[in-house]
Amino acid sequence: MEIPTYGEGFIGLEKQLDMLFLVVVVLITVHVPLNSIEVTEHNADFFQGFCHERYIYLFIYTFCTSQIYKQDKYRTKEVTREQEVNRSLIIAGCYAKPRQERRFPDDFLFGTATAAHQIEGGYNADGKGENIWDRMTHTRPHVIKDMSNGDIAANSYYNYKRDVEMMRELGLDAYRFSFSWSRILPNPLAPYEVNQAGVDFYNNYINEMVKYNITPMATLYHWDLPQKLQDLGGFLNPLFPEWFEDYARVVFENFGDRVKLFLTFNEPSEICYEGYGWSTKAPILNVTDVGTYLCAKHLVLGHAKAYHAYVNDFKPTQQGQCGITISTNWFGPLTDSEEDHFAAEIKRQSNWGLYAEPIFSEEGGFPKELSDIVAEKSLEMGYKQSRMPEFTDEERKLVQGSSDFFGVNHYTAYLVSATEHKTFNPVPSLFADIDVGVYTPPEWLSSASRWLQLAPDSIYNALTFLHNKYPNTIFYITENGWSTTPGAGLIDEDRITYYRAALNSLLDTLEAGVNIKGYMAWSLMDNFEWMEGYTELFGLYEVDFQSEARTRTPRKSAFIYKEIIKSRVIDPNYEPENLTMWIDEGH
Ligand SMILES: C[C@H]1O[C@@H](Oc2ccc([N+](=O)[O-])cc2)[C@H](O)[C@@H](O)[C@H]1O
Repeated sequence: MEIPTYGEGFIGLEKQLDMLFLVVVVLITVHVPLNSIEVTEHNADFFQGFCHERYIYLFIYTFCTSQIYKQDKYRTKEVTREQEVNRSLIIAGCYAKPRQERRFPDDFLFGTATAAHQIEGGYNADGKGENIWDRMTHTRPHVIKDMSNGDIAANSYYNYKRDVEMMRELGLDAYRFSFSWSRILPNPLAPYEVNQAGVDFYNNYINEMVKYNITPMATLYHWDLPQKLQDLGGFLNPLFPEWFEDYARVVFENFGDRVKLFLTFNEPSEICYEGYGWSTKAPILNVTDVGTYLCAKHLVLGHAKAYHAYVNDFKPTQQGQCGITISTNWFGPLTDSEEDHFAAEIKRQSNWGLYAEPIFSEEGGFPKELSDIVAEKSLEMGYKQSRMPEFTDEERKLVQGSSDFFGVNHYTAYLVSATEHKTFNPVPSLFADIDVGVYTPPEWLSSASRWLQLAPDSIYNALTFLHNKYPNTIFYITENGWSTTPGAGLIDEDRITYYRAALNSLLDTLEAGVNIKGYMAWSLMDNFEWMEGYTELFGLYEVDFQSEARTRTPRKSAFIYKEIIKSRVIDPNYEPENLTMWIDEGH
């Protein structure tokens, strides 16, 4: 989509027409001295009619001018914060085209998402084992922006009833959360030694949701690897797929009678690239080498083994579904050149194709063009073979089709160039392999997170692309949300703007025939935002991290989301009367 420049293009033409119309109306209703025109037998009827109608003209004039002047574009030449928001909205296509009449299906699942390490706290409570984030934040606190950690976080280990109460306040259909592997299996190499207190905690949490008809959607792994497994190499150990299957079986066995939507992994790209390649997230190994691709292979195999364990041994009785969540932001070409189109494709392959292609494509295996590039670059660097491992035929078959649905974490978009906006990348690394530049237009509304902007039509672009690539796939949006800074308060207009634009884009996508069953807003409440600590907040509910109780208070966006869930409609003008929350009947 071409981005219209503010004050130019169609907006400029519109402005000119508005002004012409305004001048004509002013002339007719104000400046023409009707009474001084001589009325003759030839024009009497005309003036008689006109005089009656001029009150109507006056009304039309007043109404039109008030509407015109309401638009920020005529108020000032300076770009205010409000104009910036409107500009993003115009670009996002929801200001220009009000779409109040469009509805989400009644059976569409609206929810929110969280992850164990980001909200639970209780880091060593009741027998929980240490995970890689506990180890990293305790031994190297300076790597976290505010030197904080997840020891207490939002204290959901003790506050889970309040969490479910918040879900009821919002009227959620579903809630996505994750299990902490080391809380359930403190000794993960002995999968029969289950920590009963950990299992009890999740049982209580799930039972509380089910009691109020809230569908649990559970992620088995959201980045908090047991440290004992990391000590053995973590995802780089070829035994990883077996460890993960053992753990998955414990989860299915204990919770599958009530949980019907399972996700194996959250965001493989962040696990492998950031954890084992670039090393910008735990376990921070200080290697930028072969880790990404090796991790990708073991992760995908672990996913497939868990999936087949579910399908063969649990699904027949439990009747649920098992999928995976992949971070799929949109990467479009910066220009229409062939090179930029190819650069965008390679970026997509390295960012999510690496994990989606082996599971969802007909061919199976890692993406072809990316494999070729990595093989070529590896040989150029003097490696004996490609740094990207291959799947055996047996492995390829095991992985292909091993998902009942595709979980999409979607936040933003980027424009990709073959030549421009390149940054330094250590060699060898995935970024150096693909060697493309990534750009974010400055007019896109910015959040508190460096990587997160409100990009036009990004859900539509990403999901229609995935739908065309993997036809007949069922999708869930498993994360989508907006960050603000601490102290920004409860009136979070930018978050509201973002959610409305995202949900409008989602409606476009549904209308295009993409099978999306649900949407989970990130996040129910503020939480430990990994390397950023508590400096970037994504919650519909604010959490007071200074209070012992970790008090939760709804932001304005919580009321807007509640109204959308209830009405199934995005009303751009809805305003809550006040910020007092309540639980609707029947929830
Ligand atoms: C805010 C949530 O982010 C999720 O992870 C990411 C990481 C990076 C991007 N990105 O576009 O660069 C998007 C999402 C994560 O799954 C969740 O836990 C939250 O931290």
